[in-house]
Amino acid sequence: MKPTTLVFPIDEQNRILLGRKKRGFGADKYNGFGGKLEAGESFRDCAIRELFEESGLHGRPEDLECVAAFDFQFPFDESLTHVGYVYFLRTFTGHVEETDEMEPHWLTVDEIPYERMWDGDRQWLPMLLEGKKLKGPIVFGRDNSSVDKMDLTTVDTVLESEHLARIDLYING
Ligand SMILES: Nc1nc2c([nH]c(=O)n2[C@H]2C[C@H](O)[C@@H](COP(=O)(O)OP(=O)(O)OP(=O)(O)O)O2)c(=O)[nH]1
Repeated sequence: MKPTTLVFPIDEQNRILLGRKKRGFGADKYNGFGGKLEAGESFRDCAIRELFEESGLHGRPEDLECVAAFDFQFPFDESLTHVGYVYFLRTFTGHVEETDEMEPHWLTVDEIPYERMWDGDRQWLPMLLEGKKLKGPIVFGRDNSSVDKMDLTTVDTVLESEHLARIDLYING
């Protein structure tokens, strides 16, 4: 799969915007806003475009805080394997609206519905919300949904260009 971005908007009251995904991969799970990188697009441009398409919020690429680079590995369906960059965004404009793809909800940290999210998120999202930055592989099991193995490392800065060679491969075939 092409690389993806995932944006979690956070408002002044420290609430996080999650969307219940209405269709596609991970349908019915709550997640941040994101999608696949288009040819020639930077990660930040992709993140901002997908955020707007799925939530109605406008952001600026330079306001994104890159907090994680995950290698989502699906050994039982390699076509799903991809790199995912995760961003927090605390500065944005516009109004949140439901879209064809997402039903958005502002939630306090205590309200995050981990039981309705991707399996690994209950481990890494709290760490990111505490201010840690992470990178590493998240390996999914036979059902392409539960996590078999995770090997996450705390880093000072997430290098957004780290996977460029693989990205080139994904985009150019
Ligand atoms: N939060 C979270 N997201 C995950 C995990 N694994 C995983 O593939 N994802 C996300 C990354 C992507 O946002 C999403 C898959 O890509 P996508 O949003 O482009 O899928 P889609 O089929 O709806 O594609 P599109 O039509 O919107 O382009 O799933 C995970 O463990 N946690």
